[in-house]
Amino acid sequence: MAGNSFGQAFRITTFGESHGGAVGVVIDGVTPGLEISELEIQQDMDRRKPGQSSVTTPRQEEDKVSIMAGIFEGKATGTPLFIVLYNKDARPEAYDSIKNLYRPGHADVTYDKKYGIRDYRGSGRASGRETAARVAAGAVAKKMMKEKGVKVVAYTLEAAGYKCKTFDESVIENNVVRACDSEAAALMTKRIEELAEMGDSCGGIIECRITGVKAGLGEPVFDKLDAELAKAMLSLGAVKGIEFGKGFECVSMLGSEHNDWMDKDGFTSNNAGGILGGISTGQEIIFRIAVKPTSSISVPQKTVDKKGDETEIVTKGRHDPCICPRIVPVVEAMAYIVLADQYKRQAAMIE
Ligand SMILES: Cc1cc2nc3c(=O)[nH]c(=O)nc-3n(C[C@H](O)[C@H](O)[C@H](O)COP(=O)(O)O)c2cc1C
Ligand SMILES: C=C(O[C@@H]1CC(C(=O)O)=C[C@@H](OP(=O)(O)O)[C@H]1O)C(=O)O
Repeated sequence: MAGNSFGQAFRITTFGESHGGAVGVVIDGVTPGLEISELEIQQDMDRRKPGQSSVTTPRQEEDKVSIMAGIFEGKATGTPLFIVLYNKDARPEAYDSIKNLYRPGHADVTYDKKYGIRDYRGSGRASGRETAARVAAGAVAKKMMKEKGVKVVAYTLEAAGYKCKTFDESVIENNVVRACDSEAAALMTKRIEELAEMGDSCGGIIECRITGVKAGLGEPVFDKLDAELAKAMLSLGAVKGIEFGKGFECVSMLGSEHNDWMDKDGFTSNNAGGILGGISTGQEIIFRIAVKPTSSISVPQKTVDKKGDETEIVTKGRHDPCICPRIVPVVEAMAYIVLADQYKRQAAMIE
């Protein structure tokens, strides 16, 4: 397996580079008969696409969905679903002057180490552009999960040094940073705009809440539900960490504080984050991911060229000054993909 696929019973394989002809996805395991339209998928693509606000990359991509296979008369046939998203606004000339240099923090240096050949136009497979394909697949998984009553909501909890103090789901899609607190959102936005002006970048924390997952999903070892979600999230560029429930805070709690007690109605708290022993408890699943500051910045930095000679680099081009707002729909998509896979695996086990 060449590392371009994720999942077992619901499996996605993505392809394409940021400055090639297209990006896209092949999806195996779609429920036969599932009604799915390009328009529905497009709604999710429109949430992720670049060029929508002052706090994202200005690259203009429509990310128009073309379903090339796997659908007949508006319904999934159960055969591989093949979706392509053509690249329309690639401008590789921004990379000409740095084609022999390694951007600190990006994958240029490790690409060369692995393959010995690198398409220097943009970030290739390591580009955030690859996540467009995942969002397309996530829209299909979401449709499958809707039938099970599963709902995923992700949002920016912290960015640019500001933290949300309140949680209001209705404000998330109404502010450009996709924060759950409109006051914090305004502060984050202003700071990210300042950083963009300075040619710098910042990171943040995305929180994700999943409701409607039945108890009993996941495996007790290796393919634990939390391990599957962790792999899905850490497979995204710029994601540096994940914690479930109370997360790292658990180290300073006592067992008597951290344990989720039970009574006749179920659990009385949710410090575990909805997963115990790798298996869903039936409670809300909560996790947070750490998103690093965007590596491509126009602040001068020290680096080396392909020959190993020391030099200075200033990265030009169109970049996200903060990845948080645009990774939100991607986190939701990957969570739906994990759950679609888990539900299908569970069904196969029972049949
Ligand atoms: C939605 C999204 C958008 C991104 N936008 C940029 C960007 O504009 N510029 C950049 O240098 N990195 C961007 N990245 C991050 C790179 O993809 C990532 O830094 C790179 O793959 C190496 O990071 P890693 O070591 O965490 O994998 C983006 C990532 C995602 C998920
Ligand atoms: C194009 C997208 O985001 C890109 C993610 C990205 C990176 O290095 O990750 C770098 C920039 O692109 P380019 O390859 O043109 O320099 C972003 O604009 C997209 O998300 O669709």
